[in-house]
Amino acid sequence: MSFENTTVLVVDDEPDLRTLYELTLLREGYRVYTAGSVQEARAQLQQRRFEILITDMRLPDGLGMELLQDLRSQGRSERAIVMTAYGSADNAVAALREGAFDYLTKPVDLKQFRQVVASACQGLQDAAALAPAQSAFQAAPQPGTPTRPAPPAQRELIGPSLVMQQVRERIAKVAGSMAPILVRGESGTGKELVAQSLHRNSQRASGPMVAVNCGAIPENLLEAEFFGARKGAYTGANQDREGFFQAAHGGTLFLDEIGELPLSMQAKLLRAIQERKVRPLGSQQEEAVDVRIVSATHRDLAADVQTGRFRQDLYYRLNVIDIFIPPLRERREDVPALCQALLERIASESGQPVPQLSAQALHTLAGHALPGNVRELENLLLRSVALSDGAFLDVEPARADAAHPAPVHSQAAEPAPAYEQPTPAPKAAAVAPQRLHGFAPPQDLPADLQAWLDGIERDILVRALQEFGFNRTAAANRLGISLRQIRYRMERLQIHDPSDGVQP
Ligand SMILES: Nc1ncnc2c1ncn2[C@@H]1O[C@H](COP(=O)(O)OP(=O)(O)OP(=O)(O)O)[C@@H](O)[C@H]1O
Repeated sequence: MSFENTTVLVVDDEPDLRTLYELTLLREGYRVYTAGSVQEARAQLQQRRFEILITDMRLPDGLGMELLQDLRSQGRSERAIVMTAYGSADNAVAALREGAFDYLTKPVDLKQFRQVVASACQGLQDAAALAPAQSAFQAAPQPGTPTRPAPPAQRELIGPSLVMQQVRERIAKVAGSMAPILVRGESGTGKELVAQSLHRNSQRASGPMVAVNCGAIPENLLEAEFFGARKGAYTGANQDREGFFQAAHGGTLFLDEIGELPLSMQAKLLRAIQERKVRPLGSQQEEAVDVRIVSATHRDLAADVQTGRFRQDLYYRLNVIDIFIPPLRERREDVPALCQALLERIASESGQPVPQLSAQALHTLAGHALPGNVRELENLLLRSVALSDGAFLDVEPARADAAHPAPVHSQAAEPAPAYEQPTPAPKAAAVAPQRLHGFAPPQDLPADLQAWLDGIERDILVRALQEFGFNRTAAANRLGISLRQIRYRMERLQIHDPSDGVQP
C-alpha cells in the first residue's frame, strides 16, 4: 500500500516522542506535520485538511479530546487516533465514543502504531470500495470448532419500521471506526446480520469475518480456540493451530452470545482486547492481532454485571457503542416486507419461482406470537413452502403449545412486551418429564449403550428444537438445560438448524 499522499498531523507535547512518531511515519512514506499543543494543532487544522490526526490525550493547554470534538462539530473527515496513558481505559472508551477511529496505549508499541495508522489509512483508500466485497462473509474455517458456516449470499437487513431504519443508520455511522460494538436483542432478531453488515460497511470488508458462538465451546477448550495453541500444548495438539483472533486478523471478530463466556475467560478476553496481543497455549511469545470486535447477546449484561456474572470492565470495553434490535412483535409492520424477502431467499436457494402468501396466510401470521423472531418466521415460511402445492402459500396457525407468550430472551430492564394478539397461556413446564417416560428401555440390552443413548438424546433435542422453530434458547429452557449445553450437544450430535442449509 502506498502512503505517499497521506497527510498525518501528529500532536504530542514531548519533543522526543513527537520526533519518534514523525520518523516512524516518514519511513513508511506518509507526509507528516506536527504540533505540540491543542492551540498549535488547531492552527494547523485551520490551514489544511489531513487524512489522519494522531493526538496525545493530555496536552499542556488542554485535552486531545477537544480536537476530536472540533473535528466532529465541524464535520471534518480526518480519522483520529488517540494515545492514552496505560491503564486509563476510561479515556480510550470516551475517545471512541467521541468518534475516534482507534486508540493506542502509551508507551506506544511502534509496530502497533504503524499497524493502527495503516489500518486507518486503508479505510480512506478503500472508501470507494466500501460496497460489498466478495469475501465479506468469509468465516475462516476452524476444523472441529463451532464457528458458523458463511451465509450463502449477502443478506440485507430488511424492515421499513422506524426502529429498523435507525438501526441501519447507526450501522452506517459506526461501521467505519474500530470502536467495539455490542448488539443486543432476543434470539433470531438479526444480531448476526447486523454484525455482518457492520463488517461489510467497514474498511475491513475485504478481510475475514469470523463468527464465534461463545456459548457453544466447552470451557476447557476456550483458551485454545480463542488464542490458538502450539503443537504439544495439550494432548491431541499434534500441530500448531491458530485461534479465532489470528483467523480474524485484519477483519472482524464476531463474538456471539458473549454473556455465556465464563468469568475466567472473560478476564483473558479483556486482556487480549486491551493489549491487542494474544499468547497461544503452549507458547512463550505473544502475537499482535488487529481485529475489530463486535459482540452480541440476548442477555441483560448490565444486570449480569450487577450480579457478578459478567465483568464490569469487559462490559465497558465491549459496549462502547450499543445497537439494540427490538423483538419482531414490537415492529409488526416489518412482517410483510420480511416475508417477501425471506420467500425470495427461499425461492432463489431452491431454484423455484417466488411463492405468494395468501390473504388467509397473512391473517394467520398476525396470530403468531413469533417469540423466535425473524428466525421463527423464516422456519414457518420454509415449512409452508415445503408443504404447499400451489402458487399461494398457507401458514400453519399458531399452536397452543408452540406459542410462547414470554419473550424467549427477556431483557430484564425492559417493560413487558405488548402483543398485538392475545396469546394462550403457557403449558405447564412439567410436560417434559412426562414425555421422557415415553422412552421405554429396549427389551434386549443395547449392544452399544453410547450409540443407543445418543439416539435418544438426538431425538429429544430435535423434537424440542422443532417445537420452537429451532430457537435454541427456548428449546434449552424447555429441556431444563443451559444454552451452552444445548449448543454443545447439538454440535456433538451433528444437529443443524435447517435454516443454515443442513437438515437434522
Ligand atoms: N431484518 C432482517 N432482514 C432479513 N433477514 C433477517 C432480518 N433479521 C433476521 N433475519 C434472518 O433471520 C435469521 C436469524 O437472524 P440472526 O442469526 O442474525 O439472528 P440472531 O439474533 O443472531 O440469533 P441468535 O441470537 O439465535 O444467534 C437469519 O436467517 C437472518 O438472515
